[in-house]
Amino acid sequence: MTVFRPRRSALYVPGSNARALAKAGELGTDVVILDLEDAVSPQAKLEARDCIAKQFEKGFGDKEVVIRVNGAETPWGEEDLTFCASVKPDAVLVPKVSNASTIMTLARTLDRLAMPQTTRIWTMVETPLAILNIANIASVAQDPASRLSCLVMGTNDLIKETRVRSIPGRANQLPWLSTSVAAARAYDLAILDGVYNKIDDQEGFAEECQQAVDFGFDGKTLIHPSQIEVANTLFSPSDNEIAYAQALVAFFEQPENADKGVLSFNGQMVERLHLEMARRTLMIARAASRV
Ligand SMILES: CC(C)(COP(=O)(O)OP(=O)(O)OC[C@H]1O[C@@H](n2cnc3c(N)ncnc32)[C@H](O)[C@@H]1OP(=O)(O)O)[C@@H](O)C(=O)NCCC(=O)NCCSC(=O)C[C@H](O)C(=O)O
Ligand SMILES: [Mg+2]
Repeated sequence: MTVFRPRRSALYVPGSNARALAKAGELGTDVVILDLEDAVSPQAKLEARDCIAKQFEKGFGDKEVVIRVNGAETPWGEEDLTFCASVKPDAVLVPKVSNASTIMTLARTLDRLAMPQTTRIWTMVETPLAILNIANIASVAQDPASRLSCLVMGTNDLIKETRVRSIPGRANQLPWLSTSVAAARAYDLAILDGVYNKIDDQEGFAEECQQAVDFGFDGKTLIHPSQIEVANTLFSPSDNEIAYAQALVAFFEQPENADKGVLSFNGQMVERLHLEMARRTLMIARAASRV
């Protein structure tokens, strides 16, 4: 049975920052993404692997631990994967993926390196071609050999590559955000929203998190510890949502409703699909220790 893991908050930690790595395990984030890619300068790439290896010896608490490697076309990509095989993270996050074949090639490399099947592949969605190919990229998850389990939006790179402006409300990014969510759901993948760069703007950050919740994302990638609590709160079901879900489940469980397909509940039509949604809400709440 697959255990549900909450991924409300996924904090990037530069692999070369020993102090931040040490702090990461103590924070309330669901996921830590140890970065060997863009947060680490070319001069610090080797040192970053050493820093991460040292912190693996001490552990990262109960967090899901993901390593973002450099792409296969870079001077560090291959060695990053050999390094991952030595520390065995929960997932390897691969950047700048534009097509499905990159995922399958990586999966074969992880097999060759004898990485346990429990080590999954996460992929960044951050190139214009990835947006155009997103259904195809996500579809590789139908093959268990692909190891693919999560899509991660790279909105900074998307803004750079497409030349859209970074504007409040992200109206110009909504088509690719919602298409990526649809691709994730079509192939039963988790999906995380991109980062919010303005560390001091808590209000803007909360608005963007709420937008991501409304669009169906499972969580948000973060760059600073100050963003964790807001993300955890907004990506958890609210007290009202939990109470509604509990009442709906109890309503369907009443003997007289046991074999009904459609019912009237609190003045609204509800079907069994709403029961499924309520059960999912309660599962997320349980995972987030809210019930
Ligand atoms: C942005 C930062 C460089 C700011 O760092 P700093 O000035 O040190 O912040 P503070 O002084 O406010 O830090 C307070 C304490 O918190 C620790 N800290 C800060 N950030 C992190 C972190 N990410 N993880 C763990 N701990 C962190 C500091 O060490 C301080 O601790 P202490 O000294 O004990 O009090 C910095 O926040 C940072 O580097 N953030 C991550 C940047 C990053 O990883 N960027 C790459 C990923 S984003 C991306 O690439 C998205 C995607 O690919 C795309 O295209 O969109
Ligand atoms: Mg990026």
